Amino acid sequence: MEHMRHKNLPGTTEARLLEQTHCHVLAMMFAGHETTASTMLFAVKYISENPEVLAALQAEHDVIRESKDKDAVSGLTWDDFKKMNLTQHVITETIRLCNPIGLLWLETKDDVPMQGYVAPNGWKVICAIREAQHDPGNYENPKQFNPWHHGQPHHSFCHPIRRYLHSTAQQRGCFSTLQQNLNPANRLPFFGFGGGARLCLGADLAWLEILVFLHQLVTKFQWELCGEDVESYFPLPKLSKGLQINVHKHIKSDPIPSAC
Ligand code: HEM
Repeated sequence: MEHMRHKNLPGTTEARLLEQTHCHVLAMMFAGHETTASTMLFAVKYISENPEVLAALQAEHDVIRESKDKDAVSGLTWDDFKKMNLTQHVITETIRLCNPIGLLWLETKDDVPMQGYVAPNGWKVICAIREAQHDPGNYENPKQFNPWHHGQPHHSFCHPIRRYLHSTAQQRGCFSTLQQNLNPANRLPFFGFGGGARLCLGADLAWLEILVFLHQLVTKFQWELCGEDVESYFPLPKLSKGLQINVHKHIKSDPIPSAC
């Protein structure tokens, strides 16, 4: 804003600057907060509705918890995150099912062949990521929450846009390091954080926040759903009653410090 003020560009008024400031604050609240919060909300919903996933998650996190020296003040470490394989699939699957962002606005930097057509270099392309992630050609039972299908190797880079985004992102050195390290195969067509030069700036932060949240949730608490929600998707995935749950302290819960 200061830059714009100093430049004194035509049309730069105090009212315009204030409006721009509001716009950026709202954008950061949406990009940095709502997206992650909405993913956490739906992760709790899906886990609650799938007891076999909850049991497997608890087993994964119990191993991490039990590996900690109970007297030492040691929080979660990078090595612990690398052991959270199923948890990562849960996050990917949650975002696949209810992506907070519906569309990506892209410009091709090459001719991109796609299902018998070519999107020529320089074209503006809108990528409807929710639809791509719900395509039965890519996902068997696409409406079903199934974190395990992200662990299957046979889908490797099968989607042309995914391949394109991946290669441009790698060329520019901006592919999400956390997801790459922890989920090196990146097997299914998944556009949750976009890709290429505009890959979500907060992807790794969001990923870590959700991993820590799920770790704390499944190791320290038990809960049950109380009430039925109706899902809606405009402008963000929402639940009509905000997912009401009864929460109790987990019988096994003990001190892993919440800081990590
Ligand atoms: C689960 C959480 C999140 C999801 C699903 C998500 C998803 C996305 C998507 C799909 C894009 C568009 C990428 C593209 O155009 O290729 C994006 C962009 C962006 N995100 Fe996120 N995001 C999340 C969390 C965050 C957080 C925590 C922050 C900041 C702290 C953040 C900041 C941004 C910014 C600044 C951009 C614009 C990047 C650019 O245009 O260069 N996001 N995000």
